Amino acid sequence: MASPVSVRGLRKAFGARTVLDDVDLEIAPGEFVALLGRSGCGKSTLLRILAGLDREITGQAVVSGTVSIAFQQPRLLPWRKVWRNIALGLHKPDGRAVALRALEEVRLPDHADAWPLTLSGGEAQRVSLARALVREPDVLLLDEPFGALDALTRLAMHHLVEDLWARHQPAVLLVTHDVDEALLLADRVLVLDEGRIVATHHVDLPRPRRRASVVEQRTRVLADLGVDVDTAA
Ligand SMILES: Nc1ncnc2c1ncn2[C@@H]1O[C@H](COP(=O)(O)OP(=O)(O)OP(=O)(O)O)[C@@H](O)[C@H]1O
Repeated sequence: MASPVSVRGLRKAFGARTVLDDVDLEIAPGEFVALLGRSGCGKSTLLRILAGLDREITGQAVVSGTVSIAFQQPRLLPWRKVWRNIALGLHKPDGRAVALRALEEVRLPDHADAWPLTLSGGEAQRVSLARALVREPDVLLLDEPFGALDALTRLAMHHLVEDLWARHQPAVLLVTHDVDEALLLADRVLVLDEGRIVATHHVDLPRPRRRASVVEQRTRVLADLGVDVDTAA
């Protein structure tokens, strides 16, 4: 089957500044890929290009099928109830029923008629995931979706995302700063540095993974990010 994400020789510049420089990336159907890199290295720029939000590029960035994206901020419309936020743009006669099913999947079955501003950060992010999933995306782009959450909520979200991914099997590209998050969730971890993919780590550990099981690989990924664990400790 063709790769749902196929990037070849991608280059992106803002004025004189090159932000992505000759990026190649193939993501297989149902594959979970995490993208790590220092602040400003071009991660969100790559995601925005894949989402079709930025088309001024050189090279090739082809995404096949349906694409959904979720951001660090849930970006819910405050004047629409939760279920309407999820059903927005679906153009299905049974939009409410579809939204309710999605809310059950993200374990918020009782929040269909809530207003977004009454939700906690974690709940709002789960609504955002439900909104992304009702489109049954072939490609799910996640731009630091757990970055603004507290540590406990983040753990719960990891389980939820892994569960949803296993059930729906979209190809996933997750942008994160959290090395453990990347190693716990992804089949493959990429390190982006100054607009280039400088390292690739295949994570062959069985699922569900535990934090203890990723320790060894964490050291190697951190080294690619320029962090010496011994000195940092
Ligand atoms: N619209 C824009 N115009 C000009 N420069 C931009 C624009 N968008 C992003 N940049 C620049 O491109 C570089 C990469 O930004 P990007 O948001 O992709 O980084 P990032 O790796 O996602 O960073 P972070 O981890 O902090 O979110 C940054 O230097 C940023 O200032």
